[in-house]
Amino acid sequence: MSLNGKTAVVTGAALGIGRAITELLLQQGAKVALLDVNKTASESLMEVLHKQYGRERTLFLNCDVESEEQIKAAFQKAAETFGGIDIVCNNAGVLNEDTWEKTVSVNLMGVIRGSYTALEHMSKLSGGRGGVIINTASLAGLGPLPSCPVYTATKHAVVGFTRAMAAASTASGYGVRFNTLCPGFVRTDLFSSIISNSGRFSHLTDATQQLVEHFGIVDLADVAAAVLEMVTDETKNGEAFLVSAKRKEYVRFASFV
Ligand SMILES: NC(=O)c1ccc[n+]([C@@H]2O[C@H](COP(=O)([O-])OP(=O)(O)OC[C@H]3O[C@@H](n4cnc5c(N)ncnc54)[C@H](O)[C@@H]3O)[C@@H](O)[C@H]2O)c1
Ligand SMILES: CCCCC[C@H](O)/C=C/C=C\C/C=C\C/C=C\CCCC(=O)O
Repeated sequence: MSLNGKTAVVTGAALGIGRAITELLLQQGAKVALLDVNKTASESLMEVLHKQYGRERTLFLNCDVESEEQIKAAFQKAAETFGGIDIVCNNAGVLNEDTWEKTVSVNLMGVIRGSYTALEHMSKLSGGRGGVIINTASLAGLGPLPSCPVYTATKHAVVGFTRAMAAASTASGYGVRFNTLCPGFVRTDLFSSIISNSGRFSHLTDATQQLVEHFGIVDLADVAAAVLEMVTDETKNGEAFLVSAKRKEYVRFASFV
């Protein structure tokens, strides 16, 4: 399914998984607003994207997802420039067990802030045309990463928040689908920072290495493809897509009702 005529906002778009998602959405025909705090990486990516897709289909907005003011301004600018928003990927994330409050602030509060701001533009109840929101969690949102308890907590929270928002959206008639991306280990800057950023759990590096060997390293292209699948399959709402080197599947959660 082509995304021609669709407009997207991706946070943490300059590098790693966010960059791969951005490039795939562009390849499929969407216009994309790239939100990131890393101005240098964003500007060099924009040069590449301008050459490949022209200047009209991309927009870089310097935006820290920790700031309500910056997020609101960035979404407003994206909506004005492209004429509405159809797809939002709340992807920006950090891993740092030393500065764990920031990890909670970016990974969880940033996703909540991005989701609520997105709804202001996308909900059919507030004049939007509906759409889909994909929140990036992790395999660590489904099971424990022992060297990173706070990171694990934020990612479990993103899974829970997104599932609850999917149900709230259906019950309220927002016309917006919510799904979670749960990648395994991906070779990015965040992955490389594990040893320096595990804080009081740095002695558990070997245990992390064993998990990396168990789950393998997943390709960025497979992670981006999982996002595209959740964006384009209009039957998917409240789902979590697990994408590791060995498994690519929707998660089956226990049902208590
Ligand atoms: N790399 C992995 O193994 C892995 C696995 C599962 C999930 N994830 C998740 O995927 C997402 C992307 O991670 P990545 O591996 O691509 O990391 P990365 O470090 O390569 O890229 C993260 C991007 O987010 C941006 N960013 C960080 N803080 C920000 C903020 N406050 N506001 C706006 N932008 C901000 C960075 O500048 C960077 O461009 C994160 O949510 C991460 O937790 C990563
Ligand atoms: C080493 C760098 C840190 C990367 C963090 C990133 O988000 C990736 C995490 C990958 C794996 C988390 C580790 C363990 C999860 C444990 C169990 C998951 C069980 C899922 C299932 O079988 O359904």
